[in-house]
Amino acid sequence: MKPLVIKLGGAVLNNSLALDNLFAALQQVEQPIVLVHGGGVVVEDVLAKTGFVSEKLDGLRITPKEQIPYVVGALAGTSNKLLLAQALKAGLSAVGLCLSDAGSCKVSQMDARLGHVGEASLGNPALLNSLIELGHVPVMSSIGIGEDGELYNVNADQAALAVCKLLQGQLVLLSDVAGVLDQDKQLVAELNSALADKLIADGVITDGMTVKVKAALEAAEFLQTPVSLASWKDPAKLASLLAGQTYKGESVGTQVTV
Ligand SMILES: Nc1ncnc2c1ncn2[C@@H]1O[C@H](COP(=O)(O)OP(=O)(O)O)[C@@H](O)[C@H]1O
Ligand SMILES: CC(=O)N[C@@H](CCC(=O)OP(=O)(O)O)C(=O)O
Repeated sequence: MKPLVIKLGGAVLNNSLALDNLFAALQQVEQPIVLVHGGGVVVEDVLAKTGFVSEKLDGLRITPKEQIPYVVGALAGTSNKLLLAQALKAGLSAVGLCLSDAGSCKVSQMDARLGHVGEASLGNPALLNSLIELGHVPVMSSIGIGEDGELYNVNADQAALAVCKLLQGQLVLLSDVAGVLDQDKQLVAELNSALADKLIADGVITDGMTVKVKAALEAAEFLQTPVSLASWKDPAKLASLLAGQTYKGESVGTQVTV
């Protein structure tokens, strides 16, 4: 059975009720599950409290080397262990990892202008497959380690794309928003690359959503299966989505196809 790779992002990490609902829904999923998470809100908080000013370029956080200890602490530490705690509490046999454990993903510097931002590519799926086989649920932060031995901050949507390709899985990207919204703030039920290009060119899709949509399009093309972009906020819709069902006759979130 194809693993279901679920990417969790946005303020969900600060919302224990939403996490309770999410893990209750996950208990009903019959496929093996791999969680890949962000924690941008936790990073923002830590950097602000430490007195750093943090900026993004095209939706990616510029990560100077001196900020890496705080970013790693926020993502591979606090966010990862917070999710692990919720998963264990819900009865899942969860295992906390980063992208680089046992060489699962390869990570290298993306662009010198972004500092320690990494690009993830496919590595060795053996550890993840073994964990899945044994009934464990890998919970992976988007921190990676390069061949140079340096720590890198990978955008979590791009991290989930790499993990999903590695496992030939199915991808669901969960965020604060219901999906991709059009110029009238209405949900776009189906998004293909032509419509995505138009909405990006028109400035309707911006910032982190541009990164998310591009990751979803690449996954849909590679895996030859639609990718869902949806919210973690509505428990009933989330349960339907994760069960592969419609909600009141309508698909949940945005379905991204090639
Ligand atoms: N067309 C759009 N539809 C929905 N959200 C959009 C759109 N364009 C920009 N956004 C912004 O993108 C955000 C989601 O991206 P991001 O913050 O990176 O999510 P996450 O942290 O869950 O990965 C939304 O909260 C919204 O502010
Ligand atoms: C390079 C880059 O942008 N890294 C992201 C990683 C976390 C993330 O993607 O978190 P969300 O999914 O919650 O937004 C960051 O530092 O915010």
